[in-house]
Amino acid sequence: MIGLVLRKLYRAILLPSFALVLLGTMWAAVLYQVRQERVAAWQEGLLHAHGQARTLADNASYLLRQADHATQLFKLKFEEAEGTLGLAEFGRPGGLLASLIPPRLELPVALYRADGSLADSLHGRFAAQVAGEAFFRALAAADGDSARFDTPAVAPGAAPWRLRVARRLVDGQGRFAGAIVLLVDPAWFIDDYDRVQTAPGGLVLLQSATTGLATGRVDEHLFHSATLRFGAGASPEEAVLRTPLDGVARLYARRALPRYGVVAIVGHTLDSALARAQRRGALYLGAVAAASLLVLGFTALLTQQSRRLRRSTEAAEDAQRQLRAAVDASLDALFLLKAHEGAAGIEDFVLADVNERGAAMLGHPRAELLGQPMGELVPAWRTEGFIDKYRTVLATGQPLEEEFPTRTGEPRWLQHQIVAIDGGVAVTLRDITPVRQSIVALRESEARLRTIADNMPAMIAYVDRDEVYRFHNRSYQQEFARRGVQAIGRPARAVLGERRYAELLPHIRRAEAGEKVRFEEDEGERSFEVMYIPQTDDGARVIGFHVVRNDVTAQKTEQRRLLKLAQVDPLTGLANRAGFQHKLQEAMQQCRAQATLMAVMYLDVDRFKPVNDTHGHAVGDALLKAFAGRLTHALRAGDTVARLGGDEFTVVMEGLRQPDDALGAAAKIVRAMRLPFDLDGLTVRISTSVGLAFYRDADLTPARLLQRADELLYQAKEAGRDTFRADPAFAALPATSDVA
Ligand SMILES: Nc1nc2c(ncn2[C@@H]2O[C@H](COP(=O)(O)OP(=O)(O)OP(=O)(O)O)[C@@H](O)[C@H]2O)c(=O)[nH]1
Repeated sequence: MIGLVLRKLYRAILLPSFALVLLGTMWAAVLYQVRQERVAAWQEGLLHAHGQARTLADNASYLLRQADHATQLFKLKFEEAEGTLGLAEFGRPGGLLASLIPPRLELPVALYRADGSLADSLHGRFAAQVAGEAFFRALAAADGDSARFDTPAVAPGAAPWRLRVARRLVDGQGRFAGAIVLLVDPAWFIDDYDRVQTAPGGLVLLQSATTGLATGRVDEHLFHSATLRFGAGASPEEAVLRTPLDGVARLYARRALPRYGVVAIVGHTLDSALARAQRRGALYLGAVAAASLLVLGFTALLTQQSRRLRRSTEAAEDAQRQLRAAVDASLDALFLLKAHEGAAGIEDFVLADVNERGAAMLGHPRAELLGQPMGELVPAWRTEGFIDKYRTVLATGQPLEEEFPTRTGEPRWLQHQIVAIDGGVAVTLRDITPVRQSIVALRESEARLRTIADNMPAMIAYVDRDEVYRFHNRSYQQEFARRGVQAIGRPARAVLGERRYAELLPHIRRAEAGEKVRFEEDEGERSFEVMYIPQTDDGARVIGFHVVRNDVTAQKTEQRRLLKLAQVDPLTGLANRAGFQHKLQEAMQQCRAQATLMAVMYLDVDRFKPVNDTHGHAVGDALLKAFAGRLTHALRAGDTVARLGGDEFTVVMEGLRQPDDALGAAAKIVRAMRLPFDLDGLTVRISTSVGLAFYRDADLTPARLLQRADELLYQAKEAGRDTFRADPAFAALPATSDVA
C-alpha cells in the first residue's frame, strides 16, 4: 500500500521536479552570466576611465611641465641678463614664454623681488607682498633649482583655485634674488576635456591633493570647489561614489600627479558603464523567461499527456486483470498452446498460458506448467489424438468443437473446443458430465412420459405460444392420420382448417390468457370433451397449452338414453310430466324468440274412475293407451303430447298461424274421444274435457301457463264435460261453445 502511494507520488513529481531543476539551472546560469557581464562591464568601464584619467593627467602634467620649463627658461635668461629681464620681454608675443606655452592661455605671471615685493606681473592680479607666505619663504630658504608647485586658493573659500609654479631666482653671486611665479587655472585642463570623450553624464575633474579643492566638468557644466571625498578604504585609483554634485553614481578612476600636487579624476556614470551589460542582461532574462514559459508549458503538456497515458495504462491493466479474473473464474479450463516446430514440422505444443481451472485439471500449480510441452506433460493427450487435432486446426484454421467420454480414469464427458490463434491454438475443456447426466435423465423422463401419454385413451397434444403443434401422443397421431394431416411443427390453423380454427379460437385465446378451459365438441356422430391446460414458464408467463381430448360419444349416447327414459311415460310411451315441462319451457323460449303463437291443452278423461272401478285397472290402462293413441293421431306430427299422470294429458302446439288452429284441434279431439274404444273385445265409451291456453310473448312462467290451461279445463268440466274451454282473449270462436 505504502509502496503504491510512493510509486504514485514518484510518478506525479518526477516530471515537475525535472522541470524545476531545469528551470533552476537555466536561471542560475543566466543570472551568473548577467552578473559576469556586469562585472566585465564594470571592469571595462573602470579600464576606460583609467585610460581617460591617464590622458587627463598626461595632458595636465604636460602643461605643468611646460610651465616648469618656462620658469626655468626665465631663470636662465634672468640670470644671464643679471636680473634685468622683465616680464614684458619674457611674455611678449613670439617671446620665450610663447615658445613653451600657448599665448591664448594668457598664463598669469608674476616676478617678485628678494624682499617679497611684486616687481612685475602679466595677465593677472598678484599680491603686492609675499615675503610672509610659506612658498616664498621656502624658496628663499632653499638652495636648489627646482620649481615649487602648490595649489593655493586665490581667494580661499570663494574664487577658483590655481596651480602655482614658483622658482627661485639668484643673482650673479648666487644669492637669492626673488621668484618667478606662474599661476595655472585647472579649468584649462578640463577644457581639454573633449579629448577625453566621456559618455554623457561623465565627470572630468582635477583636484588639489593638498586642499582638496577641485575643478570639474559634467557634460557642459563646469564647476569649482566641489570636493570629492573618497572613503578611507577606497582604492587610491578607483572608486564608486554618489557624489554630492548631482547624486549620480559613477565609476571613478584616479591618476595622481604627485609632483604637481593634483589628482586627475574621470568618472563614468554606472548607467552608461553598465548600459550594455544591462541590455544584455535584460535580453538574457527575457530569453530565459521565455524559455521558462516554454519549459513550463511543455511540462504541463507532458504532465497532462503522461496523466492520460497513465490513466489509459491503468484502465488497460484493470481490463487485463478483470479479463484474467474472468478467465480464471471460467467454468472452462483454458489452455493457450504454442506450436513447437521440429525437423518434421509441428511436433508438440508448448503451454504458453493456462487458467486456474486448467492448472487444477492438470494437477500442478500454474507457474510450474508454463513453458512445458503438452505431449510430455499429459502423454494421454497425445495417445488420445489431441495433439493431432491441434495440428489439424492450426493447419486448416477451422475451429473444432466436440463432446467425448474419457477413456482413462473416472468416466467423464468432456466438451472440447479448439480455435487457431497466432502460432498455436486456444483450447477450452469443460467437464459436462452433470449436463450429460441430466440430459440422459431428461430423455428417460421424456420416454416415460411418452409411454404414459401414448397409452392413454385421451388424445394429448402440446401447442406452443406460436400455436404450433410440438407434441402429440399416439391417440392424437391416429386421429391426425385419420384426417390425413401432419401436425408436428405445423400451425394449429393449418392443421385444424379455417372453419374449425375459427370455432375453437375463443377457447384458444382463453387458454393463452392462462385460463384452464373445458368444453364439449361435436363432430358428426362423435362427441369430445376437450381441455386446454396452459403451460407457464418460471416467470408464470404462458408459453403454450396442452390439449387433452377425450372421446365421450358413448357416454353422451347413454346420457341421452337415460334422459329420454326419465322423460317418457312408460304406459303410453308419451312424454311424462318431466318431459312435458322440459318441452314447454323450450317451446315458450322459442316462441318468445320468434314472436310466434303457441297453445297448451290440458285434457282429462271424463268419468274414468268408473271404468277402473267397473272393468279393472288393466282395462283402465288399456283405455289410457288407446286414448293416448287417438289423441296423438288427432294432432300434427310436430305437436307434443304428454301424460302428466292418471287420466290427465297435455299437448304443446307450436308455430300456430292463428288461434283457430288450436281451437279446431281441441274440438277435433273432443269429437274423436266420443267414439267408442274397442279394448280387446270390450267396448268402452268415454269423453274428454279440454282447457286451452295460448301464449305469445307475455311475461309468464311455464307453471302459470299450465295452471291457466288447468283452470280452463275446470271450466269445461263445470260446463258438463265433453267439451273444451279456450282463453277468451285469443279465441275467435266463443270460448265456451260446446263441441258439436
Ligand atoms: N287404470 C288406471 N287407473 C288410474 C291410473 N292412474 C290413476 N287412475 C285412476 O284414474 C281415476 C281418476 O279419476 P278422476 O279423474 O279423479 O275422476 P273421473 O272419474 O275421471 O271424474 P271426472 O274426471 O271428474 O270426470 C282414479 O280412480 C285413479 O285411481 C292408471 O295408471 N291406470
